[in-house]
Amino acid sequence: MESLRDVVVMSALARSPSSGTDSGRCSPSTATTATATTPPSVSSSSGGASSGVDTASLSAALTAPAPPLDPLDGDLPMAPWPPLGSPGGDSEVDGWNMKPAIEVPVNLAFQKISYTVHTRVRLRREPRRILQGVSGEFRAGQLTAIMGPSGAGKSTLLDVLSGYTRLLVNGSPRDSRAFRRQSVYIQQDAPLHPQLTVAEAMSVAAVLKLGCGKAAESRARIAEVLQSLGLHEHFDTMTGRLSGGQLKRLAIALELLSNPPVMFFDEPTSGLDSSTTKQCVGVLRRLARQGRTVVCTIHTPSATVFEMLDQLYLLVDGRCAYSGHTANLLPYMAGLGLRCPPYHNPADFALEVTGGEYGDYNDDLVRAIDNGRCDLWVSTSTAAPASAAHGGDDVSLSRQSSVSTSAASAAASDGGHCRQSPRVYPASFWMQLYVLIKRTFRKGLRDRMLCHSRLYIHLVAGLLIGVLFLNIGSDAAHVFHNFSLLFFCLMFLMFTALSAMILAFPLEMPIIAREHFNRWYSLKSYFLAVTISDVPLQGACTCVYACIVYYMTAQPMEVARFIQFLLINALVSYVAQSVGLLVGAAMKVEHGVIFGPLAILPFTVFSGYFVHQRDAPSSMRWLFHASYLKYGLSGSMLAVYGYGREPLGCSDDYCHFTRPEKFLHELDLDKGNYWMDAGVLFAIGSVIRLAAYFVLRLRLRRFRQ
Ligand SMILES: Nc1ncnc2c1ncn2[C@@H]1O[C@H](COP(=O)(O)OP(=O)(O)OP(=O)(O)O)[C@@H](O)[C@H]1O
Repeated sequence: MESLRDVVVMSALARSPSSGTDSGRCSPSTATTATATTPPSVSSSSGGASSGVDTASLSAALTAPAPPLDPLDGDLPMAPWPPLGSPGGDSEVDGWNMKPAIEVPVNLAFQKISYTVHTRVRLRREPRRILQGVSGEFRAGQLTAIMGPSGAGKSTLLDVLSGYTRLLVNGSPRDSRAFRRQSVYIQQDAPLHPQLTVAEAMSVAAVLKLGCGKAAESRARIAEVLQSLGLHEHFDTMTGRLSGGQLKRLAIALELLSNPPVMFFDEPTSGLDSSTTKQCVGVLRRLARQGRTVVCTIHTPSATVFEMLDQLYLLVDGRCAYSGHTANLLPYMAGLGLRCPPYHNPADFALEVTGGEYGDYNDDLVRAIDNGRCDLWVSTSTAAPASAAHGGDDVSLSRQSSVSTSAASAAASDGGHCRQSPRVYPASFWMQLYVLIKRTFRKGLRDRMLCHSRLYIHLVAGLLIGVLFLNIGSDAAHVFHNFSLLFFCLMFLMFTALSAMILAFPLEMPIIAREHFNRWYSLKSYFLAVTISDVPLQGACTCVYACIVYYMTAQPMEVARFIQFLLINALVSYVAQSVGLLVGAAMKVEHGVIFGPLAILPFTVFSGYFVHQRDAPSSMRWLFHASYLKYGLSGSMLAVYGYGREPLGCSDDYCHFTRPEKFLHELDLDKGNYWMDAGVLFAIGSVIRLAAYFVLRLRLRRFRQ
């Protein structure tokens, strides 16, 4: 544990937009001293983690004033879920005439946030402050853009505010559950499921995010949201075929279903052309006009796009260089003697100034805006009059009201359709499980590489092995060949099951991180769904392969023996799947494909195929008990040769092992117990799966740091 030096206060406060912030702390272009806040205690970074946010207090609360909409909206009646605008239209006019969708707006205020990461430099961990005591307030009904040079800390600030970055408050993890119920975070290039249609993706989101089943209301809401974002024509289009702009709109539509009052977007316009960028920012602006607090990071907006933004939060080297209305940026700069050339894009000018093209003004800028605490530059039209105090009292007052009002807000935002649950996840565990199994299964069936080719590989491999070992199973002259065949069957099924699973988590990690963070489902239900939904496919593959090989190689034609053979092979696949899940949960695909096969090699050596347990050095014998392949091989041999099988035929002049039990004795397997082997395999597989779940949980946490 390393103690952090900075003491900060962060508050996620919801308050009446008509309540202002402290206007007396700064004056235009005048440097002022930051108001000292007495911290309850100093926080520290979590052990092993490479980062930490220093916060002294944090609260999330809500009040229920009228939303701060534009004057044109003022007389319109409140509606629980009004349309965002005309289908596909991104014009401003649509937005300005809209009714407010958010009944309880949430302002987001934060004070003196610092964020420190610890990086390794020549074997030493060195702290690096990415955010340096920044403050500010993002208001409901407004679109706020966080801008700044590359590496200024924009994404980090967004991650911290949204709670995506895990942080510590007074040394304990921040409890952001209440806040997360009110907010969603849409990352840059939000990963979606390419194998689902837009309609399917939306229905899954509707059930998980709204907690209601196939209610007609949920379908109506899906249609409404898609219509408002201009995606209704793509109802049946596969997500993988949508354009970049459409994908971004779909990512918004998925989160918009639950009508969140606070929305965070990390670089929503990255990769879009200028026209699509304008449309995208238009959508964000309209979302804000409905009473939401919309915060996004943006790189270099054009002059037109810059004008569409309401508030600008300019970061430089992790400090705030400007916080206020976009229209006030140039007067603010001018106050410091920085005059924007005529016909110059103000956004470009701001970046040029912070980039040092006009000299080093960054310290002056940070001082003038009091590192974000000065609110004099907030616009007068929609912004609060700068009158009310913005201090410690507000924090405690909001804290007291948080519990009762957040429940009220959840009920209010539901719009009377689906009941929004005060639980962390709106859908029940079983509902989550059902929806996720269905989704994973559907995706799997449509994924030719992972599904179809897996089946074909088992079919072709079965036929090849069948031809190679044709009719040897009942011949005493080939008992050792048959032994090799049974071992190969286990190895083959083990590798195919392992490789399929190694891909399962790493590729989905960004999707899980987004959906889990935005409260779609718990990790338990996701993990269980992934585990369960692969069982039918792996089962079918094992069946296809085992049936072909068993028949073609003339193993004993007894139902009981065949079922036992099938079961033991399926159990080995189950264990291999578990190992694959563990490896997939623990590392990236490129590492997993190398490490996975290496990880199972020791099990092969100690399977009893290459060296019998009794022939191994006594100090190494215990390793055989840890090898699940040993139980697989023993079970497979017992299924084929054990339990009083009739003597075998002999195609040679002399066969030493016509009596199956003699052969089992030779291999030291005659005292084995099939059901014991099967039970141990099941237990090993289940324990590894449990370990995979905990590793995944840990990895997801790190993924968000
Ligand atoms: N976990 C981390 N470990 C080390 N350095 C980090 C970590 N996270 C962020 N940084 C560094 O902090 C700085 C700010 O990162 P951040 O991604 O917030 O910047 P940004 O303003 O969003 O940049 P860009 O516009 O290029 O995306 C960068 O220099 C980055 O390298």
